[in-house]
Amino acid sequence: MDVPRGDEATVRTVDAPVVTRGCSVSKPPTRAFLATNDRPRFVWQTPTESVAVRGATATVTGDGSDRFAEVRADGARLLESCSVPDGIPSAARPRLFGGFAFHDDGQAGPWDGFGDARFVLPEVQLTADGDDWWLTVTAAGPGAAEEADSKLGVWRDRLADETNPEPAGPPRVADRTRTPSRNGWREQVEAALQSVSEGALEKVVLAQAMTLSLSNQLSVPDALERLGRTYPDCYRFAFSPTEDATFFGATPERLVSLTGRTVSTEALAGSTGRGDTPAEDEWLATELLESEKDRYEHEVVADAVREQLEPFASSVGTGDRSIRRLATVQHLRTPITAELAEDEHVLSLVEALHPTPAVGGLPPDAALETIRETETFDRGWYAAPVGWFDASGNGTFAVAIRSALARGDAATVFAGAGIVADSDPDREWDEVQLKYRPMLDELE
Ligand SMILES: C=C(O[C@H]1C=CC=C(C(=O)O)[C@@H]1O)C(=O)O
Repeated sequence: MDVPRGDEATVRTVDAPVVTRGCSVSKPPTRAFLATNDRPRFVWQTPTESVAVRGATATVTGDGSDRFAEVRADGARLLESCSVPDGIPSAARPRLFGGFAFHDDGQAGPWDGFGDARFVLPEVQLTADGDDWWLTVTAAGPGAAEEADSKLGVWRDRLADETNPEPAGPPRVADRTRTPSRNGWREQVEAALQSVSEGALEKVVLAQAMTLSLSNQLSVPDALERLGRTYPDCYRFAFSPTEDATFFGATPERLVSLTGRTVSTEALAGSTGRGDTPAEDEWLATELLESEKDRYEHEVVADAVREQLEPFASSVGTGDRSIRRLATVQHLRTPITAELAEDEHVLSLVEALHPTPAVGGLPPDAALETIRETETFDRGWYAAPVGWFDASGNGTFAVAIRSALARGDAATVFAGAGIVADSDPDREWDEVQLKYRPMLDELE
């Protein structure tokens, strides 16, 4: 059996059991737990739960357009092989954490180590379920039970002894490069508008990248803690597959959650800024709700999400369109729910939904082609699904926007905007600058 110790290799098949052990712990020093070069590391924080992972007992990967199916099959087999003692609450039971690349084809240099899909079975996991904290460990191969028992004891003691380090501030930026330039962006948006006027496209989401050279070392655990204060309602995530690379973000957009047969998702598209006063905020929100261009840009997403869910569902429901107000930007949001006709794996829904026209466009193939031909940087995992799934096929995936890739002393921040018939290149430029803010504020 090919099961890596710690952070090593990748398993595509697992034919020996994985042993899980867990215990409740008092609130652990999570930043200390994460402030290490051990990899992989994974963090997942939502309003209701917080997970921090160090090391992998097994890693599941997938390639190209088969990446969703490969991870689903290998992941299900791996999770099935995990023996879990009674008494471990569901939040602390084995799950696979990871994500996918945006495009089907291979990832370029800056994304080395991420691959087209990468999920880890945590070696050591801290989970907060409400106010209760759990420590879970896993081990595989000969002697797994003894190894898991011993790891649990070692980590319980270590967590009790350690304290969080003094928080470091943002690393500060020495230099920055924008891709594309402002003029380049205008040309790109105008070319997309030309395709829209010719009927080849209805909508395309074009993105920008800003690469920053950092003056000091970035502490991702500290950045996440600050993001938790500014964006408590967002999905905050970080994944470090290798020692020097971390993809992290605070995204407001859920791709999909599946619990049993109940699906929760949303359309999130159409944006405006925040006002300086509550009255200005309201005015901007009303303008956004009434803007025909933004409503169209939004409805294209809601329609596509419903259409992708319909083949799986016995019913699909749509809530009211409203404003999702974040620290730097406001969006149109429509909640969408569905009941599945049969049991499904959350990754089947992820595969069907990704990319929604909130990050891709319509028609999907023409939009993806336009993105590939237009953007001169690699999206990598930006705007792609990141999250977790469990042995029952339940899970939650967010869309990895409002995100950055940090590698060594550089970081690249990504943001995009939906281009439809009435888009104005300069307004879309300004909107992208607003969407950079969550990550830039952590770096500048
Ligand atoms: C593609 C991004 O945002 C999407 C999500 C919300 C609103 C969007 C918009 O109004 O264009 C985008 O579709 C991004 O933040 O990089």
